[in-house]
Amino acid sequence: MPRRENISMSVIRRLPRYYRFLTHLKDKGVTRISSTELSVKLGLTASQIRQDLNCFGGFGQQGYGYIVDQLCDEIGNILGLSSRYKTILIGAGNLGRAIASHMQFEDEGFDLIGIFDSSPSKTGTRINGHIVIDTTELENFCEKEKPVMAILCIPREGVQSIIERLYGMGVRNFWNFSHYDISMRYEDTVVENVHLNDSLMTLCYRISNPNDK
Ligand SMILES: NC(=O)c1ccc[n+]([C@@H]2O[C@H](COP(=O)([O-])OP(=O)(O)OC[C@H]3O[C@@H](n4cnc5c(N)ncnc54)[C@H](O)[C@@H]3O)[C@@H](O)[C@H]2O)c1
Repeated sequence: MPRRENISMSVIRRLPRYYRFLTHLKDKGVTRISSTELSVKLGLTASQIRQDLNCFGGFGQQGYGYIVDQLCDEIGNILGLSSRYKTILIGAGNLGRAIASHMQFEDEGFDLIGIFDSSPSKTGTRINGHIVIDTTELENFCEKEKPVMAILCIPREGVQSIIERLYGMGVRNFWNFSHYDISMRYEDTVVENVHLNDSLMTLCYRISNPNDK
């Protein structure tokens, strides 16, 4: 597949949406979709979708549109969804428990291999088949299992010291739910910060400014 270098993050951030929508179409038995139909359903212009997909070689045919399962597979490959990145989760509180219980990690390229917490009230409890491990065991576990990604669901006060420990054990990738900016401190890390509040504030703005598209 021909790939361009330096694909912008805004293109990358639209790919999961394409993938999700195409998977839905595939599940409904739709085999083919025109770029116009796709654009209407996704609320994007057809030219935007073409431009995005052209970054990876383009997959449609003029006058025919896209073959749904083929495009879905191609986008899944671009996203690397068949990867198996070993993942640990830190913080087995309300958020960590919800994420560990409800996310389909294996569909998105990740294997959840361990859940950690520092509180005796959480260690030893079971979440989705995993027994919560005391964070004092982190080094031993990482040395043996070599996780590459950590999901952070702890309050911000504890994050810096946990990151330093994880970084020292070779973990460079973080799905960060704590309100703490990791990427400012370590340049060779890949961090996805997730702030549900940002989405809510955006919604608030859009409700009060309905004419802004
Ligand atoms: N990004 C978002 O959209 C979002 C949404 C909700 C909550 N949060 C944040 O996520 C954090 C967790 O939220 P919650 O509702 O699950 O809280 P919670 O209090 O239910 O759970 C926090 C858990 O982290 C554990 N913990 C604390 N410090 C630790 C450390 N240093 N090492 C290991 N475990 C540690 C606690 O024992 C507890 O089990 C909060 O700081 C909250 O602000 C972010």
